[in-house]
Amino acid sequence: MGSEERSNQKNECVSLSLMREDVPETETICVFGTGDMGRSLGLRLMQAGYGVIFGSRRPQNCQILPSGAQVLSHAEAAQRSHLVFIAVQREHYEFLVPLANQLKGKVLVDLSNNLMKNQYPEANAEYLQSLVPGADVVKGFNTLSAWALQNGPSDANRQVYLCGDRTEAKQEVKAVATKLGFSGLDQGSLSVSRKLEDFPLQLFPLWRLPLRIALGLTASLFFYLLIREVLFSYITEGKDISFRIMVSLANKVCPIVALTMLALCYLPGVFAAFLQLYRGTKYRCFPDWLDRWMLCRKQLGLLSLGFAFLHVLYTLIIPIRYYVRFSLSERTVSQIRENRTNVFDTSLAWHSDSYLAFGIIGFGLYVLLGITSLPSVSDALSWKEFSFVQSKLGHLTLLLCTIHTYLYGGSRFLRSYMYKWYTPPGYMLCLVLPTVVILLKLLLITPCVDRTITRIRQGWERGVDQKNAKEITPLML
Ligand SMILES: NC(=O)C1=CN([C@@H]2O[C@H](COP(=O)(O)OP(=O)(O)OC[C@H]3O[C@@H](n4cnc5c(N)ncnc54)[C@H](OP(=O)(O)O)[C@@H]3O)[C@@H](O)[C@H]2O)C=CC1
Ligand SMILES: [Cu+2]
Repeated sequence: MGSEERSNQKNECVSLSLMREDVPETETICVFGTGDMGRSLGLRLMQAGYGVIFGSRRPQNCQILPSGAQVLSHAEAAQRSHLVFIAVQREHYEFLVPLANQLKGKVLVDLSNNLMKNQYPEANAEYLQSLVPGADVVKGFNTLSAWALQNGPSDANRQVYLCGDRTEAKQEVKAVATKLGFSGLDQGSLSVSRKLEDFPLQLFPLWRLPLRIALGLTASLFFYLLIREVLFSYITEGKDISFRIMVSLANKVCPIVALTMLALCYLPGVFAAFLQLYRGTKYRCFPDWLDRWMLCRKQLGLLSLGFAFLHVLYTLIIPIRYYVRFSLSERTVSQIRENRTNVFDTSLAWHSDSYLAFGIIGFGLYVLLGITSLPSVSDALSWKEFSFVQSKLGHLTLLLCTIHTYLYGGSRFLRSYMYKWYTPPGYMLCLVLPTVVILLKLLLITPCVDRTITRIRQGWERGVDQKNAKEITPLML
């Protein structure tokens, strides 16, 4: 180590040198670029105990750097570390060409991202490698924001993806990531870097599938109900009831989509449990499609809550609708004219009130589920509390909303006029999936099945135990 470096290290603040006790003095890392990313990375590296040397175009003019860090020219800084983070936008990479000699044999970490896909013909990291062929380029850390780097890892961004052509170089970068509290995941050679660069450009990746499902269900149900209700009336009775599209039809589509999506939230969990039962172990990966489905359950649930909320709003405005007010007064007037009176039907009152009560309690629990899925709330819950709310209350919500729908339908399914053009009414369609999920879940919580699944989740494996049992029996004899 040169005398200049030693004297510089003396200047570093006491707290940093204390934190750096467990790190060998030689572990100095160079960061090119003193912008947002460079500064945040530098600060985090220093907090983790590394010495940081910034390489800048104007080393004299950098005032807002983390205290204790040195700033040198690029050429000087490059000579002081084996590892160089390039925190500079790709369009300026050409400044590295004259530094090719100093960077020979070094590991260069490319942090860069682009503004859009296919912005450049080749990936930034590959471009960097072509400019400095004597160095080993590793792509990584680009999925983190400067803010995330400064504040350290959270559950959402604990993983840092890396790729590069030389294993030793990747291991070096991975070790730094580990020290910063992240876990580095090797994704392969440098040719994967375009994929890593595209990653932060994805908008709401976990919302895509649930949004597609919601849109698909809404569109197909809308047309189904349009044909069944509006078109049927028009063609068979010559009646134009197209005004119903605005509220009546919407208030049929919303609850159907809501209940179907709520069932879709709990279906993958049931599939997973049956798969584990069938395989007799929890140590085998789920198929890709099931993994992806499980990952977007929260989004499915929140979208479903949105549709349920719309259903509530549409239902609340029923009494102020012109059509409803008109029909009511019309009926009353004709009753008076014909001098007819209706007898109060207690069983009908019970039926209608229970249908509404199940809906209200179901919706209340639905909202509770939505609230507890917010990160700020779920962070305040223990794992046990969270799983109680999301699993037990979640299934109860599904059950209550399904009962609400069964009560809505009542005995109507027995009447032939409900099957217009031989098609079942919408409420019947939406009962299929929730009923299947509830029945399968009931099967899973029967004591004998539940016992097996609990054992599997505690690490018991069917084949392994049988083998052990065979080995143990003769010894015990
Ligand atoms: N900001 C963020 O949250 C994230 C940024 N990144 C990536 O990190 C890199 C840096 O981003 P960020 O810090 O935000 O960018 P900034 O624009 O804030 O800073 C870039 C730094 O590059 C240096 N620089 C600018 N022009 C040139 C040039 N012509 N030649 C040499 N060096 C130059 C400057 O440092 P100096 O004046 O000291 O030379 C400047 O401060 C980018 O590639 C970006 O894609 C990746 C993930 C997140
Ligand atoms: Cu309802």
